[in-house]
Order: sequence, then C-alpha cells, then structure tokens
Amino acid sequence: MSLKRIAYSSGEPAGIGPDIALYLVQQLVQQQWPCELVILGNKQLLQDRAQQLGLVVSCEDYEPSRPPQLWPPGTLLVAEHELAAPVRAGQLEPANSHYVLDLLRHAGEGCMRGEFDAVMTGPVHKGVINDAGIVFSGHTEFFAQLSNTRQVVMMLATEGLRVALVTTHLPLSKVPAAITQPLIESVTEIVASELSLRFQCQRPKLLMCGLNPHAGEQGHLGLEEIEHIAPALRTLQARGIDVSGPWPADTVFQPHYLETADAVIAMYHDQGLPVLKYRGFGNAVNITLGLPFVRTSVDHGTALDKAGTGTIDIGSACYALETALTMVTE
Ligand SMILES: NC(=O)C1=CN([C@@H]2O[C@H](COP(=O)(O)OP(=O)(O)OC[C@H]3O[C@@H](n4cnc5c(N)ncnc54)[C@H](O)[C@@H]3O)[C@@H](O)[C@H]2O)C=CC1
Ligand SMILES: NCC(=O)COP(=O)(O)O
Repeated sequence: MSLKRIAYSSGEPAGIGPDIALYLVQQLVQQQWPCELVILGNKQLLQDRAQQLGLVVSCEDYEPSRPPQLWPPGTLLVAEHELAAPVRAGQLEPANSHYVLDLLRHAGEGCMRGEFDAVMTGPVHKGVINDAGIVFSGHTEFFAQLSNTRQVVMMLATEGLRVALVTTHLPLSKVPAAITQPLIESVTEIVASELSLRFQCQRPKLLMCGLNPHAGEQGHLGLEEIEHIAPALRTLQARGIDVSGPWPADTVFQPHYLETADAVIAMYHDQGLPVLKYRGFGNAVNITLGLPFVRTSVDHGTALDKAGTGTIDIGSACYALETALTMVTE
C-alpha cells in the first residue's frame, strides 16, 4: 500500500487541536498508519503546547516536493502558518481567526491540486471566527464554497450508526423553510451514491426522519412531511434508491429500526447528532460527502477547558484519520 499524505488542519489555536497533533504523532508508527501527517499550524505554538503537556517533540519543516515518508514518533512535520497574536490555551483571540481560515484554505487547495490525499480537520471555534467579522458557519460550508461544490452533506458515523443531515448550521427558526423537496432529493442522492462508492454498501438502505413530532401526525402536527418530504421520498424511490420514511425521529433511532439500516437522514443538526454522540462520542467521525476530495473530522469541538491539560481523549481523531485513510485507499 502506498504511503498517503494527509493534511491535519490544527484548528483553533487556543483549543485542543494542537494537543491532538502532538498526541497523534506519538502514535503514527505504533498504529502503523500508512501515512505522512502534515500538521498545518504554527511551530512555536506546537512547541509551547508540547512543553505545557510535558511532551518531547521535534519539528521538521514540511516540504511539498519531498515524497511522503514515515517519520519517527514525536516528529511534527509542520507546514508553517503565522499567528496574528500570542496564544494562551483556553483563551480565544479573534485576531487569530484569519490564521484558522488560512489552515483550511491550505488544506482544501492542497487536496484539490493533489498535494494531499485527504484532509482531516481539528476543531475550530465558529463563534470567535464570526466575532472577528468573518462570516463562517462551519468546515462543511467552507469547503463546499472553496471547491465550488453546489451541494455537500455532513455525515457523522460511529460503530453501528451513520447520520446524514439535510440542513447543517442553521438557526432552528430557519429550518422548516429550508426543508424543500429538491434539497432532500439531492442530499439523499449524495448519501446513497457515496455510501455505495466509498463505504461498500451495495444498495444502501436509508431511513428518513420527518421534521415534526410523530412525523407530522398526518398533517395535524405540521405539513412539511406531506408537502416536501413524502414527495421527495416518492421521487427517490422511483429512481431506485432504497429509502423509507418519513419516520418519527423518536421511533427511527430505536435499535430495531437501525439494525438493518446503512444511514439515517435527519432533517437538522440537533435532530440527528445528539443521538449519534450519545452512542459514540469519542469514537465517531464527521465526513463531508460530495466534495471533490476526502475530508474527515473529529466529532467534538474545541474543548477550551481541556486545552493544554493533558486530559483529552484522541479516540475520535484516530478514528477520523483511519477513516480518511480507508477512504483514499479503497
Ligand atoms: N469539528 C469542529 O470544528 C467542531 C467545532 N465545534 C465548535 O467547538 C466549540 C465548542 O463547542 P462545545 O459545544 O463546547 O463542544 P466541545 O466538544 O468543544 O466540548 C463539549 C465537552 O466535551 C469535552 N470534550 C470535547 N472533546 C474532548 C476530547 N477530545 N477529550 C476530552 N474531552 C472532550 C469538553 O471538555 C467539554 O466538556 C463551538 O464553537 C463549536 O462551534 C463543535 C463541534 C465540532
Ligand atoms: N457538530 C458537528 C459540527 O458542527 C461540525 O461542523 P463542521 O465544522 O465540520 O462543518
């Protein structure tokens, strides 16, 4: 198997993204991951955080023209990006938001020009980026825009459960109007085709949630199921996609329903993700489907309270890296 070059964007500098990089490079060789991990970040920040954590690391400058190689444990291969302000673990600094976005741009553009085989993202803080005056709702939307992709899908996966979202980072009050038949159809088609192409599900079986309690109770508790979701389901079924619904969300997540399903399609972020995280937090991955490159991510946020403390769990980071490697190797 050829060695892959994976970019890790280390995310919000005051959060646990840099800590994750430091712990991951201790494990690269032991885990036998067939990859060179390029840490997009800042050397001084990484060295300071390593010192705070009592870790011994050495830094190498990333050189794109050099073929990927396996580095000894504790070696950070860093693609250097300049910070705008000093970093203190746990303390957000809006001035560093452009740095965070530079990492993402480097990662996405590097994937598109074939320099990286995939990108795995560390957590960013969406609030502080907006505080800096930058409109930003998430990696999912950022990479879609960067790559000029009309429609992408956020899907989180853990052992025994995948949840894909029709809408992503929207205020709850805007969700009903966003749930349209064309959107439901395009999201479902992307999920069906990517599960079959990249996840070995021959003809994926999909379960679609309704939006309202009890999937609208025949129109007595909301009309979105009748006006948008059911027509989309009929069209998708006529196109040969194995999708059923609209299921009440409090029914479909019962083990009996999930046993034979390849993914659940939820209408909005907090309909699907709490269930996924209850089942698998720390062992789950966030994958953006529909991009022209592979992007995986940790399942958690910046955990500002844990940055620099040495108490973090890197289970999700390992899972995200392994998923990226599987996706680029298949
Ligand atoms: N992939 C990404 O970039 C994501 C970013 N976020 C952002 O993170 C920020 C903070 O969000 P929160 O709701 O506080 O969620 P969070 O995931 O950062 O923290 C929730 C709780 O889980 C703990 N935690 C999270 N990851 C952990 C780990 N690896 N090991 C040990 N403990 C861990 C934290 O200490 C905290 O107690 C928000 O601005 C949000 O936008 C949230 C989810 C994903
Ligand atoms: N809850 C997961 C999440 O919001 C991550 O979003 P993104 O930054 O990966 O788009």
